[in-house]
Amino acid sequence: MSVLALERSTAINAVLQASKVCQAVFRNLADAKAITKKDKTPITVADYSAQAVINTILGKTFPNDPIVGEEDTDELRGDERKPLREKVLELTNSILDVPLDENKLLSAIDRGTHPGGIKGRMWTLDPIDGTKGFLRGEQYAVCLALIIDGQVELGVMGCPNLPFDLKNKESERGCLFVAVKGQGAFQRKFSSSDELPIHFANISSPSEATFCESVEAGHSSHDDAAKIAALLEISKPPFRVDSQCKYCCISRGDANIYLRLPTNVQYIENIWDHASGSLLVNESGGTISDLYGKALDFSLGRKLKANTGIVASHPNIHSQVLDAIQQVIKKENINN
Ligand SMILES: Nc1ncnc2c1ncn2[C@@H]1O[C@H](COP(=O)(O)O)[C@@H](O)[C@H]1OP(=O)(O)O
Ligand SMILES: [Mg+2]
Ligand SMILES: [Mg+2]
Ligand SMILES: [Mg+2]
Repeated sequence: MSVLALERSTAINAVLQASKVCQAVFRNLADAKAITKKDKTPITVADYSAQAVINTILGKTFPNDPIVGEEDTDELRGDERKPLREKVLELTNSILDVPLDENKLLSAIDRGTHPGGIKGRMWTLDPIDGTKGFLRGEQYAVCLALIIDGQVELGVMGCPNLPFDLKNKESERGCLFVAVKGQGAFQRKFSSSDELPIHFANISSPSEATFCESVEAGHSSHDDAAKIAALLEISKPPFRVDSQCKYCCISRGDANIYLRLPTNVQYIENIWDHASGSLLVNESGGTISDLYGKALDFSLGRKLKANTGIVASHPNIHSQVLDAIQQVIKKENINN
């Protein structure tokens, strides 16, 4: 049996089950009223339920593994939230073999409150990455990774709305991506367990590249990306797509560069937003770093405290992309 085989199959099953939760809500998006969390970002019944499903499945096979998950139950408790809680419970129990009661539901979600750190095994989970994309009816991803002693060893991403072949409009939607350190990166359809290896597209000059960025200009600076693209003589328009689907797209050759350029110095990236994607990039032949060329450090708690922004690209062009980023950042620092 290959290394982490049980973790791999359990994570794939968990992500597929959580993706079913998201797809059910997505089919009736008008009913999926979002509430706003303390950090002013939206959350829906699907985010809570997907976290409950994954944490329950992981808890059965790996009862001692802690989970660093995005969501907690702070805003799901109290009389005022009873109707939302009941919806989350109903949705969760429509997927799980053994139904949960309300207390078990809340404690399943709160298994995700681990603080992270450098020691031992831990999972990190984003039950819906790109909740804004989900609410717009566009792209989103269910993202799960296993971190051991600060290193990402396994990453699984479910993209329920992503076409298997982006160039073919009729292509089936629903792709799952999986990578284990040292074992390569793969894509499969939700509807079939056949896995196909994926690779970064070969590229020799940044000028040939298509770059990915957020749809939301508040998450990544479109202005800075345009300046960087101009310096690199990139002529193709940006490929804007929500969520960690960007990592999946570059890893299978749909685009060549992923830029995540801070819009606000106070924002520090979360580990669950980049753990699975960073391994997918590395295992499909890409390079990933922060804007200063520093490796992403997943060992410092729930956030990437030592890193600023993200850039992923083919190793042939990574240093040129970093140089262009430095030029734009330096200019801004001088002007501010
Ligand atoms: N101010 C922000 N800056 C950068 N990323 C953000 C910000 N607010 C939320 N996010 C996160 O951005 C990611 C999706 O954005 P994008 O589609 O731009 O890549 C998500 O991880 C989202 O969290 P969430 O998981 O809650 O959706
Ligand atoms: Mg969120
Ligand atoms: Mg996220
Ligand atoms: Mg999320």
